[in-house]
Amino acid sequence: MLRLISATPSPYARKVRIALAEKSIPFELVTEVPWNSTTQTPKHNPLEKLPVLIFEDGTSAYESRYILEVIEAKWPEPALVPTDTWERLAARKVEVIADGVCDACVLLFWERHRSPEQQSQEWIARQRRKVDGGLRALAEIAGDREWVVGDRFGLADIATGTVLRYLDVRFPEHPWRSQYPNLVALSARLEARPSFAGSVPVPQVISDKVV
Ligand SMILES: N[C@@H](CCC(=O)N[C@@H](CS(=O)(=O)O)C(=O)NCC(=O)O)C(=O)O
Repeated sequence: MLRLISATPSPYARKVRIALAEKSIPFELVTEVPWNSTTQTPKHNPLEKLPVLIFEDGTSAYESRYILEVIEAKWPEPALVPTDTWERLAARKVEVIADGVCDACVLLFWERHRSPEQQSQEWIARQRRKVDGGLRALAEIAGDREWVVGDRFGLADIATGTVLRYLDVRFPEHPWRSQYPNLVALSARLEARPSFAGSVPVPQVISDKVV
C-alpha cells in the first residue's frame, strides 16, 4: 500500500493528500510530528522533512512539489496541471508563491518559539513581509475567476487553498480575510471539496525542544 508520512498542520502534506484524493488513489496516511525524536521521517528523507510518499517497493519521494510531479506522472488522470506549457508554468508559479508564504509562516512560528529576548524583530518583520507580499500576489493572480489558473480545478487551486487555511493554524491574526474577499470566496469553494474537507489542518503537540 502506498504510504504518506504527514503531519496534521502541514500545508505541504495537505497538497499531496488533496492530490491523491482528487485522483482517487488509495494510500495509508501516517501522521506524525517531524519535530519529535520519535519521527520516522529521516528514515525516508535525508532532509528530515515530511511529506514523504513511500511506494510499495520502499522507495520514497519527498519535497511536496516533487511528490506532486511524481503523482501526476504515475497517475495522470484526472490531470491537476494544465496541458498547455505556459498555463502549467503559471500554475507552478502559483505553487512557488504559496509554498513561499508557508515557508515564511514556518520561520515565523519557530522564531516566536524562542524566548522573547532571543527573538529577532527584524527577522519577524522580514517573514511577515513575505507573507503579505505572497498573499497580495495570489489575490492579484486569482482575481474573481472560478479557478486560480486556467478553466478548471488544479494545482494552483490546491496550493492557494492550502496556504490560506494554513494561516488559520499558524498565523490566525493575519487580516487576509478582510484584505482579499476574492480569496475568501475561493477558499470557501475549495474547502467544500471532499478532498479538502477530509484534510483540514489542525495544530499538533510538539513535545521536544526544537529551537
Ligand atoms: N519544502 C518542503 C517543506 C516541508 C516542511 O517544511 N515540512 C515540515 C513539517 S510542516 O511544517 O509541513 O508541518 C517538516 O517536516 N519539518 C521538519 C524539519 O524541517 O526538520 C515541502 O514542500 O515538502
